Amino acid sequence: MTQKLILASNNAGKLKEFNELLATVGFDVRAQGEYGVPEAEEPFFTFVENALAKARHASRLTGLPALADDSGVCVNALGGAPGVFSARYAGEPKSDARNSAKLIADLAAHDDMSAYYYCVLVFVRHADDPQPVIADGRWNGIIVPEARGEGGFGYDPHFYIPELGKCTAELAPEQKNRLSHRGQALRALVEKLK
Ligand SMILES: O=c1nc[nH]c2c1ncn2[C@H]1C[C@H](O)[C@@H](COP(=O)(O)OP(=O)(O)OP(=O)(O)O)O1
Ligand SMILES: [Mg+2]
Repeated sequence: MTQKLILASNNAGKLKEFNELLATVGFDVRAQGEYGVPEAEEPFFTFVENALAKARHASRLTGLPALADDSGVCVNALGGAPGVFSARYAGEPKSDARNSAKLIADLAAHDDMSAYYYCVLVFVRHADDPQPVIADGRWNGIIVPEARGEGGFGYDPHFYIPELGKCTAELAPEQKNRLSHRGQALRALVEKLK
């Protein structure tokens, strides 16, 4: 019987990417929503603390190993904002469109559009696991005011990769997964689990 693994996220964009990225890994991957797990609190000011809180929450409520992702876009001219607050940058309820609009407005008076996506993954074998497995990944880009592309989620229509001449919403899923902060972090995590 394959080991079940709970993805401790309710974000459909992330879940899709994890299903693609984990397709070849020997886990039976299930979203926490399938088990009725509600969103965890994310009260902390660091990605790693929020990811650990999400992983423990999902594992506690399901009794299964869990993998959580805390991620965001960090903009240099804004001192790293929205960063750990990316999901709720424009307030509640969470909205990718309003978050992107606020980011573009906040950058209007700035010249430096450089930014990076950052992702921390935390895997716990059980809710009180004293040795969570942690990995991270970073992906550099430029924030552009005009939205481009239909793929991805979140800030992807505004996150431009100069080397590719495309926004990340214009990439095929495999290409995004090969390059992204999340893909990098997941491959690093899988190495640590070997
Ligand atoms: O590849 C990405 N492409 C575009 N945007 C991205 C990406 N990766 C993170 N992001 C943005 C989306 C959200 O504004 C925030 C994550 O916030 P974060 O709290 O980790 O996730 P969430 O609340 O959407 O779902 P959950 O906590 O249930 O996993 O960063
Ligand atoms: Mg969240």
